[in-house]
Amino acid sequence: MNQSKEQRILNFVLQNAVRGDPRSVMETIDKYCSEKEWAMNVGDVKGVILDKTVEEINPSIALELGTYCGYSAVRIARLLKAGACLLTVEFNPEFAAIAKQMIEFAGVQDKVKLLQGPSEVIIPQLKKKYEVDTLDFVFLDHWKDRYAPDTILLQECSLLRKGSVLLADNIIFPGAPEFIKYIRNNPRFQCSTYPSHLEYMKVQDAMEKAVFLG
Ligand SMILES: Cc1cc(-c2n[nH]c(CCNC(=O)c3cc(-c4ccc(F)cc4)cc(O)c3O)n2)ccn1
Ligand SMILES: [Mg+2]
Repeated sequence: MNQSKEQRILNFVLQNAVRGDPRSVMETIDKYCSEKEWAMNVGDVKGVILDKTVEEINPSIALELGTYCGYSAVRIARLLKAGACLLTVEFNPEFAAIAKQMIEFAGVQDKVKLLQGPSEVIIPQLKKKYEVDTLDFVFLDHWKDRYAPDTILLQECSLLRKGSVLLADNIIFPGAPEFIKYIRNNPRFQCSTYPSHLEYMKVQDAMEKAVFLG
């Protein structure tokens, strides 16, 4: 059975990156996906916006929706302080299996908890099953039509507190119009937009930051 693109990305990392070195894993994935096969990692350009946001917040507990191959989980986890934790949610079991190996190879597995399933099932479980109180940071990078309903669900589950920061990928391409309409007109969020480019392409994209005001 021939390999998936995601398996080829993982194999390229296992053969070319330095075990235990998150920066090396990120650079190797970016090299493969810009030179050989495009893939939907947040990438090295938008990745800098993600880095700056994580460094500014210095979260104790972070949630990522949309793990894919684990690129942004490695990117976020490498910046987390001792004792801090990233919960990352992947819908597709094959992608989750790849991401698990990627996270372990990078050596950040002690800071990352990978959960496989749809966001609308996992989010309501976070308090009781995963012992989450409130989230300091949420990276939305999953199905674009789930950004708005899941932002509402996070509030309904009391998972946001005054100052919780949401960062959403792909608000231009593929786009998340319902989310933008919801969040920019909502007095409970302070929004700002970071224009950028789609990973590995010259196509316009942007990230939206939304601070929950409580
Ligand atoms: C429901 C639920 C879902 C998930 C979930 N897990 N993994 C994902 C991945 C979602 N990501 C994307 O679809 C995505 C797509 C593009 C793209 C595609 C095609 C193009 F031509 C151009 C750009 C670019 C990106 O940057 C993206 O992030 N969702 C997890 C939990 N619950
Ligand atoms: Mg994305």
